[in-house]
Amino acid sequence: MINFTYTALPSRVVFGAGKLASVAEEVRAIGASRALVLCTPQQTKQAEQVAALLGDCSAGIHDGAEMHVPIESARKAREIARALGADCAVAVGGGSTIGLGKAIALDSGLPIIAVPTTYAGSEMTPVYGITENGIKTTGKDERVVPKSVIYDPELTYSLPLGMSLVSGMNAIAHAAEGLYAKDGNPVMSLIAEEGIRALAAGLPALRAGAQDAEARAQCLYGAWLCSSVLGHVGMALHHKLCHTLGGSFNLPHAETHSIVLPHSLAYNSPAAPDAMARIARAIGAKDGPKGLHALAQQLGVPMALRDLGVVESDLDRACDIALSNPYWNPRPIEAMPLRAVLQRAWEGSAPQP
Ligand SMILES: NC(=O)C1=CN([C@@H]2O[C@H](COP(=O)(O)OP(=O)(O)OC[C@H]3O[C@@H](n4cnc5c(N)ncnc54)[C@H](O)[C@@H]3O)[C@@H](O)[C@H]2O)C=CC1
Ligand SMILES: O=C(O)/C=C\C(=O)CC(=O)O
Repeated sequence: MINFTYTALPSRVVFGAGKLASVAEEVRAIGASRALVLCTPQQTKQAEQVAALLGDCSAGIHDGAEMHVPIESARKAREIARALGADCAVAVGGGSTIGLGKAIALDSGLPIIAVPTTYAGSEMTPVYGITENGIKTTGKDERVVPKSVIYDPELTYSLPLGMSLVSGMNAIAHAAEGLYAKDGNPVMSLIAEEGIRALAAGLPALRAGAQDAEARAQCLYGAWLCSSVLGHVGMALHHKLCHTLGGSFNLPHAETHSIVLPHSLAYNSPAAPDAMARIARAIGAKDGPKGLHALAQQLGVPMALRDLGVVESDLDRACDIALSNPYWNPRPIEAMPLRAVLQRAWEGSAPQP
């Protein structure tokens, strides 16, 4: 029986190679006139390019974005925005930089334009994360949703191939879990399936040629769709496991998603057959979790948590943390099968229900 409630988030998306050139137009389109450009120290060249395109609309560049948005970095950025008289921020980068923009927006209401340069997918969501005293708190607030998002595949050419591939798997994770979300709906399921399809086609093409314009466009298009799913419906076991592992053992975000995904989906497969069928169809495989495991192997990305430095004796603790305060999940989360999921993800063995 079809039965759902769907609230669409407001979004304005400008997509295409070379579309960064419209950044000043986007500033005006959201009713602003003076933008602070945010980036990490690694992306100052791209930020300078944005500032040059902004011309008179540029208030300056702040290259203080950091992983997991320490609260001090958010306070400092907000002060700089105020001192420079900025009436909006343009966040050029991945989830960390867009996260900094969101932290400023949450506190001050300063509108953000996002220019994503990875496939992580923060740009279409009301989710923010801020780290204080070593603890990352996440929440949802519509004030942090970027007012406009410019997806320009040309900005992703500089993302190293390995990071591109795991970032794409991170994006697929949002869509895959969206297909069995408690608050899922037919629109998001269509978007999720198309997002997985685009990335499952684009990532192998990217591996074959990291500067392939069509592959870069496919992957960024898929990332947009997957980000939209993340923004509209709730995530489950897979995201909980990745946040537990990432936060407790300081693991790299996208690699952790990429390794865990086939195993967490296999755990959920008996409880979510329709979602698994849609994932399988999107990637052209017989089985969703096994097909994603094969895709990761084909891409040559890390396959085992032990390759990220996790020691086997940490798995019991990871399991306990994941069991505490769990997210809603289509299959009840039980200790022994969950511990087996972690074991297989640690070894990099084949996924099993
Ligand atoms: N709030 C939300 O809805 C979401 C938040 N996130 C958060 O985002 C963070 C991860 O974001 P990611 O994008 O994976 O990594 P990231 O933003 O930390 O970037 C990783 C590194 O790659 C560099 N980089 C990014 N794009 C580049 C490019 N095109 N060329 C060269 N270097 C580039 C960055 O400057 C940085 O040094 C996590 O903290 C995660 O929790 C991720 C997804 C959704
Ligand atoms: O932790 C956050 O900042 C919020 C959401 C995500 O990171 C989503 C994800 O796990 O990719």
